[in-house]
Amino acid sequence: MSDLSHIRNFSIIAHIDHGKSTLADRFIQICGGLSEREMEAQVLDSMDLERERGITIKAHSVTLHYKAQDGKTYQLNFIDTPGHVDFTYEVSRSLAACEGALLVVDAGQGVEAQSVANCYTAIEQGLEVMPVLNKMDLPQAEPERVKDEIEHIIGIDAGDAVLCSAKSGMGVPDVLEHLVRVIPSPQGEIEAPLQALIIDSWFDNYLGVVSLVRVKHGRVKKGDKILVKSTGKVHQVDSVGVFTPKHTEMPDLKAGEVGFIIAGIKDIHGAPVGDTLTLSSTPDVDMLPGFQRIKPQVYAGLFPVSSDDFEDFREALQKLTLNDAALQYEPESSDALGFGFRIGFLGMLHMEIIQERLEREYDLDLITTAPTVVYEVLLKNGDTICVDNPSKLPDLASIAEMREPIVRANILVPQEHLGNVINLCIEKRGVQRDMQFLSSQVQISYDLPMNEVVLDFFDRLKSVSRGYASLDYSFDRFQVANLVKLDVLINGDKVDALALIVHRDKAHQKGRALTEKMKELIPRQMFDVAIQAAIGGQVVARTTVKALRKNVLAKCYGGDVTRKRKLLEKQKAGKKRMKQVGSVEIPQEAFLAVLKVDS
Ligand SMILES: Nc1nc2c(ncn2[C@@H]2O[C@H](COP(=O)(O)OP(=O)(O)OP(=O)(O)O)[C@@H](O)[C@H]2O)c(=O)[nH]1
Repeated sequence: MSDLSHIRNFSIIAHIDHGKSTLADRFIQICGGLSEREMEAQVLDSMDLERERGITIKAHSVTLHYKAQDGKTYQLNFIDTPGHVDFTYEVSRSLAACEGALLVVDAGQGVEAQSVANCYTAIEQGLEVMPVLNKMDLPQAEPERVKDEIEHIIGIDAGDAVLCSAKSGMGVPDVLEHLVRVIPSPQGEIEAPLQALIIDSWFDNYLGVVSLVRVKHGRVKKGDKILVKSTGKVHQVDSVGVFTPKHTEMPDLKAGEVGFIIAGIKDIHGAPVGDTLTLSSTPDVDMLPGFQRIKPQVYAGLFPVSSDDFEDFREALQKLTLNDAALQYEPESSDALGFGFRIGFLGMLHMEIIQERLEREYDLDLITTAPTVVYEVLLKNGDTICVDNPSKLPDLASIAEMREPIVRANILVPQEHLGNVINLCIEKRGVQRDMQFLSSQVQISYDLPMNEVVLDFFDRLKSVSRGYASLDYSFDRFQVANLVKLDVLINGDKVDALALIVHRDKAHQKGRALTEKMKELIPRQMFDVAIQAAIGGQVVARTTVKALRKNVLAKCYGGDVTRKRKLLEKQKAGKKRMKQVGSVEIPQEAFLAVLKVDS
């Protein structure tokens, strides 16, 4: 057996804002991975957007050397995990590279649903979970209550949870000492044939595809010929190394270690996440268990405001998928919006991030249609089809049955907000499955239609619980439901990009709320604009945007040209994200009006 007793591979499981990045930065500081100046920015969240939103998305790793009190120097490989529910799948793949996980809980807030779900994944994967209570410097810290919660909700012993403050540094050395004691070292044979798991792959403009791997057995070095098991392709290794967190080349990577491999692979599909690498001389090495394939949960149409931008848009999407295996798209054409793409996302946050990157990094002006989940439709001819676009729903006469996706949602909420949360779940057509009272929180589980959850449930949950409730959910099944298509007509013309699939019981109410909202969002034009909502041929709601009475330019008493120009420019800027549909200009917000109505 090779001696791997000095290696510790671990992840941190933490709810957003409980202090994972701050704690990781402290580890780097204690182990001397970076200079003071380099420490200034939180180093693990490397994308600008992530930093702005303060959330961690991409899994990265950091290798540190820690001299422990027993005199031994340990190699710590910390694999980062994202904190948001949209990116849960990335957590399980980070955990697959580890023997242990730190469960970091804000000692003032307590356990949150998402951490519970991630802890279960860690425990199922056989990891040692070590509780850490952070933010002990805050007066509202209640370590005993939070320990109690960890034991009751997650079911692990929290008796010797380490208390620390990542912010002040207090207790952080204890976390490292504890970690090397309780997290097991990896098992593996350095002399065996190479077997390495791809945890993540991303495209770097200078280096090409970089893959983060966990070497299970054997070793890999520059010049080796590696075989990607699933593609059967052989590539020559250009370099291997670790992140300290700086990109640092190493002579080799050995069993038990985590690091990067660069091997002249052109796109991320050539090094799929979850795949196994070996040497071309040992092609019979077994595949390691991979990961679940990532399936988009939400679909929306994205269309360039100016049709001249279509090719740029296509190129931008191609580039984005180089780095985001979860992003899926196909061309879509709409009568109202022209040519665009139907894009599948992991959730609303993923959608917002992609939209922002397209607009910011690729300078595109896009119109996004209302997001929708995927429905299963049984046709009268016996075929079952999946519908991810309401305007593509077949004629009602040919449909035998419609089925909607149902999620199982777990919610943790302090008792005083329980009533509000239950009311919200009922409003969202939820069916209660379980409820348990714990010392300070209540754990409830609901079956909810996915379309009610993905759009605004999380925000509503936060607002009815004053920010205290937390949520985790996952797809459970398709279930028959009484669904209808709600069409929106502008001045009598059906606008395909505005169609929605809704529950029949809510269709009237939704139609009314939607037309009211759109009336606020569609600017007044030179003529009356009628907005109607209809089911089949029947109009269920109607509003009118009254015509403008005055020309704006009338204000510019003839002579003042600069003022006139300014006004026109202002109008132009305001128009930027509008789309001409028939004779009416519709702003981006109106396409997303459904996200703004409470029903
Ligand atoms: N008072 C106090 N604040 C802390 C402590 N640790 C972190 N914070 C603050 O809590 C906020 C969130 O910390 P982060 O480290 O960014 O949280 P995170 O869990 O990494 O968040 P994600 O990257 O979104 O997953 C920041 O404003 C930190 O300064 C602590 O020990 N005490």
